[in-house]
Amino acid sequence: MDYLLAIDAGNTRVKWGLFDANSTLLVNGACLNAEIVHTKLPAAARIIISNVAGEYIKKQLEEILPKHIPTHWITAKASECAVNSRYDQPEKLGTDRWAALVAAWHIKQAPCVVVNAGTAVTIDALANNHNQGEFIGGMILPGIHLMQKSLGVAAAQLPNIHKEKSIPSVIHQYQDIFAKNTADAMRAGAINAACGAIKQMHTALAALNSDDKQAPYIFISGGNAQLIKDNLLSDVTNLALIVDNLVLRGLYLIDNCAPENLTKSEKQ
Ligand SMILES: Nc1ncnc2c1ncn2[C@@H]1O[C@H](COP(=O)(O)OP(=O)(O)O)[C@@H](O)[C@H]1O
Ligand SMILES: CC(C)(COP(=O)(O)O)[C@@H](O)C(=O)NCCC(=O)O
Repeated sequence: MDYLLAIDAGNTRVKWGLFDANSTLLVNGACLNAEIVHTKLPAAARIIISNVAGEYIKKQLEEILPKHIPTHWITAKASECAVNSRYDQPEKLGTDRWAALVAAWHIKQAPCVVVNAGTAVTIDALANNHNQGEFIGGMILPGIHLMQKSLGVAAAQLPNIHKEKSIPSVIHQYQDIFAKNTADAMRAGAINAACGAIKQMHTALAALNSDDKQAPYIFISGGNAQLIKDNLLSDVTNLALIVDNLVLRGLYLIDNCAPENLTKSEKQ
């Protein structure tokens, strides 16, 4: 079977998905980065990987992946799959951001804000330039967990958030902006910093497209996608969509649209 294994190695978790030739995601999963060496990934004819978690995770993935299967470690490009990048150095863009942008463009082929809410929150703007997606730039914020954790480390009277495992207990919930205790105030600050930045980006992108009848969409993915969507204010909620596995879907498209672009070193 012509199955593709797509792997999205982030700074907290490794996510994977197995696609068939019709772009159907047959099975998917995730584990904390520390658990990857003990994880069995599904068999496939080809593998495509976005890794923003560094050399150590790369080595661990190389250890568990079969050596004889063609494996493509992607880099972000100036142009790929009908999306063009205006980043100063396109290859320096995180591969997860690039794959998410490619996937987001192919959902509506219209201007959109692309949010990846994980270890970091990235908020990227895609414009329409002659029916091609154009990545015009974006923002990197600490993620919802990291914002709270850094406060605990730097401020004597604020509590420390210790274990990554303790966080997911509340991942879908409206957080009152008028918080009335320290923990809630830290949470409200982190969530609203991310939501506020998304609204700022949305307003700025909409202003660039002020002639369009359709306001830009907001596509949200990543471990904290639901938390962010639950806390966006009502004026943008009807434009915001959670798209599960946006990075994996982008990897599928990158594998499909330009296999001839593979260089020898990328194939390994
Ligand atoms: N089951 C989970 N395990 C770990 N983190 C989770 C889980 N569910 C939600 N999260 C939240 O999602 C974040 C990780 O999201 P993810 O998109 O995997 O990030 P990354 O791509 O940076 O690895 C964590 O910082 C945490 O706040
Ligand atoms: C911004 C990121 C740290 C996000 O990583 P994540 O939260 O998905 O683990 C990653 O995309 C990255 O390392 N980017 C490289 C720098 C850049 O995009 O400009």
